Amino acid sequence: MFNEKVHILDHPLLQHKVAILRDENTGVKEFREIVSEIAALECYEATRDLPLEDVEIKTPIATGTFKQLAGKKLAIVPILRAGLGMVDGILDLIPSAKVGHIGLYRDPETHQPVEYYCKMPSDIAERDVIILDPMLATGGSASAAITFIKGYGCKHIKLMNIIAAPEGIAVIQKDHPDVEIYVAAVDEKLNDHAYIVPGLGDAGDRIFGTK
Ligand SMILES: O=P(O)(O)OC[C@H]1O[C@H](OP(=O)(O)OP(=O)(O)O)[C@H](O)[C@@H]1O
Ligand SMILES: O=c1cc[nH]c(=O)[nH]1
Ligand SMILES: [Mg+2]
Repeated sequence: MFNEKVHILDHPLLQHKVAILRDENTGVKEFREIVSEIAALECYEATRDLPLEDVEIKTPIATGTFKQLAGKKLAIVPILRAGLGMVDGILDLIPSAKVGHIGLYRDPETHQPVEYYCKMPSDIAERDVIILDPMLATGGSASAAITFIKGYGCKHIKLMNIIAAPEGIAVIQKDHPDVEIYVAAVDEKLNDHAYIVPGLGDAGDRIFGTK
């Protein structure tokens, strides 16, 4: 159904945690904590291709040649607001990553993304970028964010979501066939308000307690 750029991360820990997010009885504190944990687990897969280099290390027993990260420059870019919930989980694993921010909200009538904020690291063009947003619904917000970041000259961009609709994945594959997508669940469809069914509701509201 999807091409090799789409990575559906169905590890049991991820499935378990996503189910907790879906539950309408899950409160703000637990929701926020689990979004962060899921981001860290997804990060583990999304960084599988990071380059390594040889280093010589002396253990208490012997000297050997081992592998460490080659120091590739990374940036993560959460799409505000909901993407903010994924930042700490990634920084726990990659503390040296720089963080850019892009503010987009979906117009409730047209469902089109509206940009209201942007701040990127000054050397973003030299960095590999992972865009963060829990929800990929119509794909409009993520596609606009990718176009925007490509405008800075970024060549290697990945998109990390928690739940996607098939419609959103199709949009990214069409608009940005070079972008790898990492997602923990692909749901059935969108409803008339362009919400993911069954989904988890409005991720931003549930992370920040605004409803
Ligand atoms: O794929 P799309 O159809 O564009 O929908 C997904 C977008 O909608 C949500 O943001 P929202 O507009 O609710 O903003 P918020 O994060 O501030 O709540 C979500 O976090 C995505 O950014
Ligand atoms: O289901 C959806 C769709 C867009 N944004 C959300 O937060 N949830
Ligand atoms: Mg929202």
